Amino acid sequence: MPPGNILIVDDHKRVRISLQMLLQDEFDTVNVLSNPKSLLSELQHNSYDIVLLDMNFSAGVNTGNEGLFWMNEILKYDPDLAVVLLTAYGDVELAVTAIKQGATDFVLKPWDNNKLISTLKSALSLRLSKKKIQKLETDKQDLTRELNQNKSEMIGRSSVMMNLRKLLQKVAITDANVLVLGEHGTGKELIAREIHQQSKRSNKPMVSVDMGAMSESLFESELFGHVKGAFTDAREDRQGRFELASGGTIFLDEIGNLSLAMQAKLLSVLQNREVIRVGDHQSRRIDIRLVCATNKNLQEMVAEGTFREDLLYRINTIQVDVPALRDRASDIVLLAEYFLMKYANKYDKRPLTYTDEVLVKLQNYPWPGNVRELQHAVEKAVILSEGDRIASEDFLLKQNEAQATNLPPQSFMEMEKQMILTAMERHDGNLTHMARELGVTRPTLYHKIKKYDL
Ligand SMILES: Nc1ncnc2c1ncn2[C@@H]1O[C@H](COP(=O)(O)OP(=O)(O)OP(=O)(O)O)[C@@H](O)[C@H]1O
Repeated sequence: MPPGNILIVDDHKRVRISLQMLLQDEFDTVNVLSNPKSLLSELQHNSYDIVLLDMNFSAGVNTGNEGLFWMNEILKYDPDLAVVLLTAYGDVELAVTAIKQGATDFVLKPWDNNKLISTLKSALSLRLSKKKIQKLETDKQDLTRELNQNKSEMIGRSSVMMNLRKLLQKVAITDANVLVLGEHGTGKELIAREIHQQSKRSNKPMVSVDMGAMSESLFESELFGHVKGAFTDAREDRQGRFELASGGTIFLDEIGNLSLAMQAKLLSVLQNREVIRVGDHQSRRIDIRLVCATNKNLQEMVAEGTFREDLLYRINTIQVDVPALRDRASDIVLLAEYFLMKYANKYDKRPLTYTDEVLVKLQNYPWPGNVRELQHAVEKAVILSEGDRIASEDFLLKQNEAQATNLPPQSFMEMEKQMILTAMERHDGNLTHMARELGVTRPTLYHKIKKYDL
């Protein structure tokens, strides 16, 4: 145990000297104070772990009230400081009152040296574990704040993304269970985070669990926790993810990968809204908002008998379908520009722009890995780029884009014209709506319509 700092407060010089001599080999710092009136300023100027406080100060008045008064002042200043009281024989009742009011322990005068040292050491160890808990608590709050601040913006102005945003706004403020469906890399986790951030639980954590990576043997202990000794490696009690998410949101990713046995256990927890840690008997209530995601077709899995229908109905109060990137082609350029800005900043390569040829290439590519693939492709291109333009050869795409889409290669102007025509049709020629979808300003759009004579 690291030696701590101790402050002795006693008005008898003899007591102070003998205590200081006894304790200075045991603790880091041993300071003394004869008058408790300067106690608070002493605490403000030096950092202490324990105050060894006499109960009686004014000569002849042995009510102990001075001791109680000063003890309360110390605890008001720092509730986690260990206060050990020195009491005269016969003051035990008073010492018990003091303990009820927050003292850590008491020692009777005349004291036994070994007993005094061991009492102070236990007080120190209590103080240190309280400090550790306090630090963990602050770390947890900082982490939650950081995670919640780290909101990666959801980019997309295509009409599907605009509708999706509206849906999220409506759903987020409720506590409804949400099932997010979409291909890999479409932004399902980002959407879960968005729901959490817009919810009334946003000041509590969102805990993500990748069910795809969860083995049958770890499932229960990871999700529901365990008690010490529940199995060979369970060296201490541990909270599961459900308990960790308490007050916040739990995000169960890849829910379609759970075996039927794991589905049954999960369903029972969701129905009862309580968990039992592995090896425990006591059930604990959980207060969580549930968001699940998968790229699997759960309805089909239900029909095949590989996903429980009752679990599906429990998790999909609201279903959010995230479109593949190729089905919202108008977002490709917007996302590509967004990632370009992000990585040009990160790799100190500003200003960087795309050549028109690159933009055509990106829009012709089917993006089987969706937004994640685009993000990685842009990051690599930024790293490989030379000068201030990103050229076509900087993009290393997995598939040959023209071959993958079976589309004849188009010129950038033809594609742009086509996109404007599609938007025009969709929005009945409403320039404001079209500009929003295409991610350009109204005057730019107007200029392009004139240019292409549309
Ligand atoms: N609309 C978007 N705007 C900005 N970034 C996005 C968007 N959609 C996805 N991303 C980014 O793409 C990456 C992949 O997104 P995310 O992890 O949310 O996808 P996912 O659907 O959960 O993937 P998986 O199914 O593989 O778990 C992340 O870095 C995310 O920030």
